[in-house]
Amino acid sequence: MTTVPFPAATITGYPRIGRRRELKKALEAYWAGRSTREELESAAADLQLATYRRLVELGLGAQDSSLPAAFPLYDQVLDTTVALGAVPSRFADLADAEGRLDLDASFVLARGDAGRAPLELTKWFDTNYHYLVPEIGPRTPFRATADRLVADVRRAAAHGFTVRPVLVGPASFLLLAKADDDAPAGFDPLQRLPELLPVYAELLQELAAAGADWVQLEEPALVADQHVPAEQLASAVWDAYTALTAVAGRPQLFVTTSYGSPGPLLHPLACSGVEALHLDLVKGATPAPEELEFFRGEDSAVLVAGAVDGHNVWRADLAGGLDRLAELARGGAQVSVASSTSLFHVPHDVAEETRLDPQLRSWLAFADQKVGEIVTLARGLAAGAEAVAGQLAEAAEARRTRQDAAGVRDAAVRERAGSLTAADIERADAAVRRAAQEGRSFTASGPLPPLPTTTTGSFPQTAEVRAARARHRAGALTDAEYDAFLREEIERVVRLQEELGLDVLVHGEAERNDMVQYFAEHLDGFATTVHGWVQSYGSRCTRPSILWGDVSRQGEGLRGEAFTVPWIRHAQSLTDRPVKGMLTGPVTILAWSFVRDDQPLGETANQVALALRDEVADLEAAGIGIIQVDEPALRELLPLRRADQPAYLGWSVDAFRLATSGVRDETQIHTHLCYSEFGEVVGAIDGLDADVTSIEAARSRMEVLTDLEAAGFSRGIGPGVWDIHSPRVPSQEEIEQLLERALEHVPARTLWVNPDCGLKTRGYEETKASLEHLVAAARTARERVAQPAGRPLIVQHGTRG
Ligand SMILES: CN1c2c(nc(N)[nH]c2=O)NC[C@@H]1CNc1ccc(C(=O)N[C@@H](CCC(=O)N[C@@H](CCC(=O)N[C@@H](CCC(=O)O)C(=O)O)C(=O)O)C(=O)O)cc1
Ligand SMILES: N[C@@H](CCS)C(=O)O
Ligand SMILES: [Zn+2]
Repeated sequence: MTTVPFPAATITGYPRIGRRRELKKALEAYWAGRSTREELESAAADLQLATYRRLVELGLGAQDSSLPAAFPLYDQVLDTTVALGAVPSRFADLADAEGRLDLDASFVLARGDAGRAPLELTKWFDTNYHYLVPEIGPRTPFRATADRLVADVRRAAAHGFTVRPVLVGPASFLLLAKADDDAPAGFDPLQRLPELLPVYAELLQELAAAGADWVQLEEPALVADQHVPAEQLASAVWDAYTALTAVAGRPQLFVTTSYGSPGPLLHPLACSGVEALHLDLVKGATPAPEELEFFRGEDSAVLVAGAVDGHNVWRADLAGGLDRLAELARGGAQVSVASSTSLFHVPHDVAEETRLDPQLRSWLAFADQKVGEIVTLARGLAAGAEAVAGQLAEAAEARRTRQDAAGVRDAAVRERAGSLTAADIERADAAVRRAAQEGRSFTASGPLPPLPTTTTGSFPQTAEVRAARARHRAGALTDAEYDAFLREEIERVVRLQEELGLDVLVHGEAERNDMVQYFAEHLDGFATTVHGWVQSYGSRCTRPSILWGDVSRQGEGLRGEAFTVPWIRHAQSLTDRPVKGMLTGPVTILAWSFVRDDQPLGETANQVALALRDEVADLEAAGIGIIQVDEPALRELLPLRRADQPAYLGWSVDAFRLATSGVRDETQIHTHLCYSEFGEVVGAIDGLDADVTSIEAARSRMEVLTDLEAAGFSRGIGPGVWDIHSPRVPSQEEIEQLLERALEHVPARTLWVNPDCGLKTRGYEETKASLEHLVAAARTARERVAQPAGRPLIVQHGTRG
């Protein structure tokens, strides 16, 4: 092994979608058959090289391994699955004779094909990124497939860059995996760790031979409480890394632990012989003096201090950061400076945001600015604070102006939020409300049938809808023309739902670019960006809004003006059937925005909730009887350590209740949560006190209902019967079967029929076909429920053996 020092400044990753979303465009063109594989590969290679050039321009070294080679085309976990040859059994036919998956095969794992669902997509720690879950069973093959990684290293070298390849580390890979369908009960993918290590060893050797001096192994799963006890995990980590550090001809190893603290796993990680260990000093703790011992001495690991926040956009407190780093160095550690997480959670460059208020812009740091901060901190650490005095002073001034700026603190908003009482989050008892709601006709069309059908809100965001919005933004469409366009679109969607025979309609959300950004555009205290795209999964991106000040609805007075009511009222005016009001909940608005870091999140949540409460009240006053408040991100923000979860669930549930509890008993509040791992949050979902909850359930074939049943959940529930994440159209029979399963756990009286999530990413063809099947299946199920003797399949609640 050659010994090349770890660079003084580095990042653990950089946005890979491209400054103008070049990768998204290249991928989507390829998938649509509009470009060749060579064109896709060439666009991706250009992006890699442009990234290296930019990072060097920003102050990172070209040849000291400070540049991470982390350029997955779809997802980093998928790339590690491919590199390990861990081909799930249901995709075995896609592998070549040596058991390898090529790029096209990997896209089938990511996106599915006609007969096959893709790998499950799940949120990545407490972020809005989603990874593809590896499926591991006792017989899943493992085989080193280093060709793409090696090609990246060689391409970079040919252009003068010595880069650092990145892989998900062995412990996290298996902890992030799920047991495949062939695995026996009780099988845990972690059992395969000993068999996986030789494959990592081979990959490391191949990368060293290709010229990599350092390889980065990401171990974020080690900062979260896991299903295995900490001692067992500690010995697995020790075994894994002592084995890898014993590999002959390997590169030096840099292990990262983003999104929190490794806690008791710090010891085995730091002392296993790896040459550098990253700690997230933003979300995690600074090592205690006794932990600093692990980093003392010549043969110890370099402490790579993740001092600059990779997951939020505020300019760093450089002086404070430098003091902390100097303290670590004085404690005897050899310290390098890095980002706390990969920078792919933040947009490329704040300089692109020329439409942002210049003062707000001066408070912000996107990926490029963060690289600059890291380089400054590393210089300050090496040469003393005076060497970077100018940068420290500028950063301090930005923080000072932010503290004192108008709008950051709004006395009226604060007074309102400060005078809340317990009564503001209470509604009448759920049973009382249910009686009031069952007794009412939501519209002229009469009471709802049993097993009412509905959708979760959005209808396909067609190219025409997006183009109209883009033309409106560019001034090519007047406000009146855009408004007329949207009203027609709403009418089309309403008529379609009537034709399909849905019971509770939606307006389709055509006016919304995104379910959070749209709200941010109508609330004071938020700013939005033009180019601030961040990857959410695959080629799909969002532009997280920036929540910088106190929040209320825009417009005159403290309550401001309603902004969703005109659309919903228009939709309702077109039909006799009830149209749902459609709002995004406070927790989701926070989770998918960059939030202020100068006050507890719970305080910010209450301000957002109060603004939504005003909107809910205005919807009710406009005659809307059913109001849905989506909280798909409720689970996303759940702290990674169990000890921190109750406090979070307390304020987040209260914020939802604050938004929704100002209505009459007969107004039905719905919520929508599009994830299926309910276990940990089932109590909180009950605590939301919504009358009806729609959840993702199709992929897990209603498994989620067992959690709800076990928790005694008795409110209205709409387990998704159509997995909208792929273009596949579910058959009527398949949906009927799912409903039969659902009825084994849920009484017919509380069951709703709906897809897993919104239809905005789907096309109309599959939407129409799937909804036809959904409505027909609901009708069949209704008939069976009405005649229980005719079909033994309908089992009364609680009587299942
Ligand atoms: C439900 N999910 C959401 C998450 N986070 C959000 N913030 N929003 C969500 O809905 N997280 C979890 C899940 C799954 N995640 C996603 C994330 C992103 C998408 C998605 O479909 N993204 C779209 C972009 C959506 C958007 O903002 N559209 C805008 C701008 C569209 C655009 O690119 N315009 C072009 C010009 C358009 C033209 O000429 O046709 C431009 O500006 O250059 C809009 O519609 O106005 C994506 O394409 O990535 C889904 C689920
Ligand atoms: N109402 C939103 C929820 C997405 S999670 C939609 O249907 O798109
Ligand atoms: Zn959803």
